[in-house]
Parts: sequence; structure tokens; C-alpha cells
Amino acid sequence: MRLLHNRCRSTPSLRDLPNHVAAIRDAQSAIQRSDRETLRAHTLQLREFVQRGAEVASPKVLALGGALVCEAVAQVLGKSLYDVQLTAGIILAHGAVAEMQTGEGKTLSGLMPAVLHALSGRGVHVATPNTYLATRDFETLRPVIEHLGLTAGCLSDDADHGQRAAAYECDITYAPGYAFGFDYLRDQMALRSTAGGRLGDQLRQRLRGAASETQLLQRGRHCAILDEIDHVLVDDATSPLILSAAGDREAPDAAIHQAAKQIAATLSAEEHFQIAPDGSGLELLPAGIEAIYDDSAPTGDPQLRRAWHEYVHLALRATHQFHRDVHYIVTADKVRIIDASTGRVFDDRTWNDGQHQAIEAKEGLRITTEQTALARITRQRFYRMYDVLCGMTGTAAGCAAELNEFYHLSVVEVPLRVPSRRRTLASVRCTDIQEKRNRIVDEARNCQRRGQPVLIGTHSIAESQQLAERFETEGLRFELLNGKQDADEAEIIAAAGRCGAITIATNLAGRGTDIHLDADAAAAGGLHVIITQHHAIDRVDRQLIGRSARQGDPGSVRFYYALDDPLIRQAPWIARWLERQIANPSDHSDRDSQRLANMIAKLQVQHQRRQASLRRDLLQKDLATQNLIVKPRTRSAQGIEK
Ligand SMILES: Nc1ncnc2c1ncn2[C@@H]1O[C@H](COP(=O)(O)OP(=O)(O)OP(=O)(O)O)[C@@H](O)[C@H]1O
Repeated sequence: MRLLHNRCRSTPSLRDLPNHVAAIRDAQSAIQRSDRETLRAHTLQLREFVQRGAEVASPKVLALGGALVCEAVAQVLGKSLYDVQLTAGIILAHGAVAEMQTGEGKTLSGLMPAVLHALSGRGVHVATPNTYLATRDFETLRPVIEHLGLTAGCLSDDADHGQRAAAYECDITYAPGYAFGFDYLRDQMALRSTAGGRLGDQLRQRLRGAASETQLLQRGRHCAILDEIDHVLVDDATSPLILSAAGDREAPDAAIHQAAKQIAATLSAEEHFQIAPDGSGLELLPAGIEAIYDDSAPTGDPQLRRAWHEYVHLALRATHQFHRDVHYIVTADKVRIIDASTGRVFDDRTWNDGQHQAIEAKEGLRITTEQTALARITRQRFYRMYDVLCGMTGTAAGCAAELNEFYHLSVVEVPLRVPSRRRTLASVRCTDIQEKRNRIVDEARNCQRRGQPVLIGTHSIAESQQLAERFETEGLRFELLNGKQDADEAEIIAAAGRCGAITIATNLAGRGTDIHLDADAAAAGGLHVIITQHHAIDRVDRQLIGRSARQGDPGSVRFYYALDDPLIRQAPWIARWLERQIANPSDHSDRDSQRLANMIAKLQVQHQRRQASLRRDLLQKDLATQNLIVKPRTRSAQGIEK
């Protein structure tokens, strides 16, 4: 067991962790095979004890609470919690983060701290990266929670006000991380519309006991348990949460977006604008501004919401930085955003500050009115408001310092339950994407012949579709999981570990996806993961790798590289090295694979630093203003609106 950085207030004592586990085991033997009513009576007693002031992380509460959860899991799910799961649960009960490798059983580990923190009667919010995982965890764990006499609710995306409020009344509420933030903003808007005044004042009044007629959704922010905490607090935290008034009418400035699109098509890179080498930014050059402000510039138009050159800038970004089937899809004449690290498609989100409209113009769709931002908050500021914040992930290494700096969280590494049997195979280096596809097809075919299931992780819907076309031409049996497929996601995942299965997927098959092997698949070597190219965030790669060799199963992983990979093109020194390697194929050794992996890791670290610095700026600005309300016509940071 290891602490990944400086100790802070809520760090558990590493030396005491095994003693707590032993105490839970002892306490469980005393209540083993008790009937449901007895377990509920014990829970009630413990609840009273906590509500009289006992600490959740005190030895007595941990021992009895842990024992009750273990016994309920055994009776309802027929499973016995592993020591590593109890250890992780104890770390969370202290208000810290447990790094537990992928597949080690985090879903069940999070149950004990959820129950313990719920004993206060003030509600626990369990946040997951997406609705699919929130629903799955809720459905699995609700019977256990109810067995102990507690209640559980889940926020579905389409739940109305009443259903949401009912879910929040429960002891434990499951939802995707962003849903808690948006509901907080909704409550703040409701308070403001009934009474006026500064956002937050009314809530403070209500917490002090003053009467309020407003029907709020949330009971407050006592405890948040974040599954995949690095996704919720780091990856997702690059954009703020912005609550907006729906705007589905034709935009008054639609003609201006169209004109901007036409002008943008006449401008050229390097002469009029410049794109950052990593593709992250696009800057207009003086010659570009000059070209934009010619005689035809609609500068006096009353419909202009921003300066004319900003419209053209948006149109340029829409063309060069936002790609269909990579950043968004178009269905039913609507632009729908794809989440970069999870591959999920969001139906009800839009990019803000006119970017969405510029993309609609590019795609030849009806240009909708920009949504009016009503309230906004950074996820960093929102989650810092909880009395207790804790969570778990398989990939905290690499962002432990940020969790510590922004959220004052300690990260404790929990060891593997059984040694990993995952084999990392020598990477494959190709001249271009075509060669890469051919070699992936060959490898997948060989695996299928010997019965080994294969998961091929691609970067985008577009890449997954292009690969799928190749597989179709070759007559190979495969499934496609990219959010656009007709078949149910859960069914595809359930079949992905069967003997001879080939699954081509986006990051949808990453975090949280639990692929079960059948006996023949295990005998054939377990799940083989092919990664078609590195992600800029190494944790996304590690999550995909983590679909194989879970809980001591066999499994393997192989990376593919090509000279035209976007990440390699950003790093000429890697491209040169790779070219030399391709020219001397006989020289490939494990050491070379490792060297290449190290070079890519350096790029990923640089990317992560840049992103962390953006998040730091975002939080500092948010903390400096302390505003939740968005003043009309002010520009906000690039975010995603709902
Ligand atoms: N105590 C247990 N006994 C038996 N099976 C278990 C136990 N705990 C977890 N499992 C099984 O192990 C598998 C992995 O669990 P889970 O999906 O919770 O892992 P995870 O750590 O969340 O993985 P990921 O990091 O990929 O999200 C599941 O099939 C689960 O049912």
C-alpha cells in the first residue's frame, strides 16, 4: 500500500488499514446468517450512534458498518467482499481516494462508504462518469441497500422534477457526475426566481432553518462518492457546467453565420490563420483580420451578437477543429456532441458562444438560436462544496497531484488482489493507416481462428466505421460499439468476451465496461485488446487496456503505430525514430517497444500539464467571481451547455 503524494487531513493511517479489515471480519462472524430484520435493527442502532456524533471512520463504526455491508452483500448477491475491496472502502470512509486497478471490483468497494456516510441521514451522492454506469450500479446495489433498511434512488436523464426530488430524498442517490451539478444550478435558479437576491443567499437561509416555499431538488451537499474520480474531477472538469434556457428557434443571426462560413472558406492556413501544433487552438493572423474586414463586412448589422471577425473565427474552428463522427454526430438534423474521453453521445448539450451554430452552418443544418446561459459553475468549485468528497479509480497515478492541489484529496494505492496475468505484446509499427488496418485485420483474424476474443479500441466513430468496413470486406464476424450502432450496448458488452468474438469500439468500451470471458475464451488466452492509436490522455489508454486480464484472468494488449497518427505527427522526433524502425523491421525488440511507449508517455504528460493549467485558470476565475448567474451578453469560457 502506498500514498501517492503528501498527506492531508483525511489521509487514513496505512498501518491501521489491515486492522480495520480484520475487525470487520470479526464483526461479520458475529452477525453471520442473521435475518433481514436483525440486520436492519443493527443498521438503525448504528445510525443513531452516528447521528449522536460518532465519526464514520471511527474503528467501531467501520467494523460494524463494514460487517453489515459484507453480510448484506453475501445474503443478496452471494458474494464475499475481498480484503482489497474492504481496504478501498475504508479509505473512502476516511474521505480519501483509493486507486484500485481496473477490474478489481470498485462497484462493490464503494458500497460500504456509501452506507456508512448515509448513516448521518444527510444523503450521499454517488457519481459515475455516465448514465449507463449509474443505472447499472444502482440496479445491482439497490437490493443490498434496501436489505439494510436504507433507500436508494437513481437520476435518469429524462426524470422530471418530482422524480428527481424523490431520488434525492433517498439515503443514497446514483447519477452521472454532471447531473448533481446541473441540479444544484437548477435549485439556485429556483431560489433566485422566488425571492430575488444573490444566488446562494436563500439556500444559506434555508439551511439556517428559515422557511422557504421553494421546492428544491437537493437536500444539500453532504457526501459525494465519485466512481472513476479522475474522470469526474479531472477529465470532465476542463469545461464548466452551464445551465441554459432552451433555444430551438431559427437564430436571428443565421445569415451572419452563413456569410462567415463563406468568408472562412476563402482564408488559408499560415497566411490568414494558424492552428496550434497539437490542434488545440486556432488564431487569426493580422492578414486574416484584414481580409475579413473588407467592404462586405456586416459590421452595422443589428443582429450581430459579437464582432464580425469572431463569427469567421467560429466558422474556421468549425471547419478545422470540429470533425463529424469525431467530435459530434449529426442525426435527425441535429448536431450531437461526443464526449472525447468516454465516446458517449449527448443528446441535450450544445457548445456555447456560437460554436454550435457555426457547426450547424458548416453542416448545412437549420441554425438554432444560441441558448441563453442562466447559471454556471465549474465542476471543481461544485465538488469542493461537499462536506465529504472521496472516490476511487484505476487510474489516479498521473493526476494525484491535481486531486491533492484542487480538492485536498489524498490518494492511496491499493495492491492487486491477485497478480496480473496481462501480457503486453511488442508494438506494431506501420508506414500509414492503410498498412495499419491490414495488419489489425490479420491479427484479429488469427485471434478469431483460435477462439480468442478481441477488443479493438479506436479513437472516433469515424475510425471505428472505417475499420468496420474493412472487416466487412474481409468477411469477418464482428460487432461494432460506437454509440451509433442499432444493437443494445449491454448486449454487445455481454458478448464481447465470448470465444472468437471481435468487437470494434470507441472509448465507449473503456471505463467501467466489464467484459466476462467464457471458459473457451479464457483457455484461448483471454481478451486481447488492440489499441489502434494512443489517446492524448494516458489514463484513457490505461482504461482501455484494463478491459483485459481482470481479476487474475489471462489477457493481452498490443499498440499499433503509424507515421500518420495525429499524435506522432505532432512530434517529429518520434516520427523520425519510427521511420528508422520501419526501415529496419528485423531490429524490433521489446526494448524498442518500451522506448516508443516512453516517448509517447512524455507527449501525454505535456498534454496533461497543459490541460491542468487550463483547469487551474478556470477554477481561479470561478473562485474570484463567486458568481453562479451569467450576466446577459458576457462571454463565458468554452463550455458545454445543457
Ligand atoms: N467480491 C467479489 N466476488 C466475486 N466477484 C466480484 C467481487 N467483486 C467484484 N466482482 C466481479 O468482478 C468484476 C469487476 O468488478 P467491477 O466492474 O466493479 O470492477 P471495477 O474495478 O469497477 O472495474 P473498472 O475499473 O474497469 O471499472 C465484476 O464482474 C464483478 O461482478
